[in-house]
Amino acid sequence: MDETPTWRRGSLTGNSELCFSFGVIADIQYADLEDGYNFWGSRRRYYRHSLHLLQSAVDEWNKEDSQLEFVLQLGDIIDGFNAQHKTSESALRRVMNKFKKLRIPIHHTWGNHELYNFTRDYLTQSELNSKSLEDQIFLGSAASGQDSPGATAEEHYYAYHFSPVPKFRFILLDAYDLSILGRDKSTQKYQDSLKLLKEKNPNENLNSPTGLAEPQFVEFNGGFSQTQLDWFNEVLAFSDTNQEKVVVVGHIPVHPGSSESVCLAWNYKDALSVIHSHQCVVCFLAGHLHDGGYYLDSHGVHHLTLEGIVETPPESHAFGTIYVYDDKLVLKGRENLHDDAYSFKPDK
Ligand SMILES: Nc1ncnc2c1ncn2[C@@H]1O[C@H](COP(=O)(O)OP(=O)(O)O)[C@@H](O)[C@H]1O
Repeated sequence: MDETPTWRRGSLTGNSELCFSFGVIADIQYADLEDGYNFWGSRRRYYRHSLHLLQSAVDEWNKEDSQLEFVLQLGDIIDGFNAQHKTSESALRRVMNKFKKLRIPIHHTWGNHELYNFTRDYLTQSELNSKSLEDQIFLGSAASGQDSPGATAEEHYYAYHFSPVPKFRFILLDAYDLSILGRDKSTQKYQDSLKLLKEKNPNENLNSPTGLAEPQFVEFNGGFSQTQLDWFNEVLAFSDTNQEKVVVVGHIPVHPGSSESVCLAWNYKDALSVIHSHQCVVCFLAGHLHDGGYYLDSHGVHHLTLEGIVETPPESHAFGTIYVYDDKLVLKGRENLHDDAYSFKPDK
């Protein structure tokens, strides 16, 4: 584990200039169902009420003094139970109708629950594919965000980057690029993912981490292909050259300090080593772990895992607005998501 740097978190106020702001929300997991519980029965899940929490988040974002540039939806937008009840499409429509009241771009990340409900082909054609908001800059050969020429849509990964203002870039990663969820069994990626998962997890139930040396190797997590990591590396090299600050976004956390070990991406170490081989990354934003988490690593990267809406009681809330300054990110959280400030390491 990294040592925590001494300069840590910044102040909520300061003299630096506000560049822009954006909204963040994670794990809405809407379903038109009575409340339930997580796997351990320890946390209540408010499936129906999550739509009301989204509605109030949208209302509050619309009331903000400074106009938001966009919202990041960090994945698990509807719950997997919708698939069993054959309500996946209607649930998605309800959630998207709430988002439409924002009239600003929404960037969607895909989590395990997207893949319980829909195939990757379906997602690629759906409103949950926000890749059309991608920046059209030329990065070089491996940087098209696609796998090898001729690969089917089923084999592609869903990742892109955009720059809302000069000198800041956001990169959305596909944390289920390697996964047995949502991929057709006939694809090479499914076969490779199943092989890797079974090598690391000998349990009959592949969702069970019992006895694992690397507990993240469960079916409800996923990982990054080498092709995606190469693309990621190339975008970060571009950002280094252009002296940009980069926020990386993915459904699954990639640092053990910001997550329980059972909720990390399979090959989180590979993603971290790409991040740490560049200067530009200031923050990694994730969802997935509904309790949330935070860690500042020794390279000055703030790993922020957001609390999940589905486990947020009706009288509370857990969305946020992040204000981006020259020298820090300031989170204005609501209720369960607390205000905080994340300074950029001086040499970033
Ligand atoms: N420790 C565990 N052992 C076995 N299965 C588990 C365990 N934890 C979760 N699961 C199963 O994995 C799936 C995903 O878990 P869940 O907690 O619902 O994830 P999420 O937080 O993404 O909703 C569920 O089907 C759940 O029953």
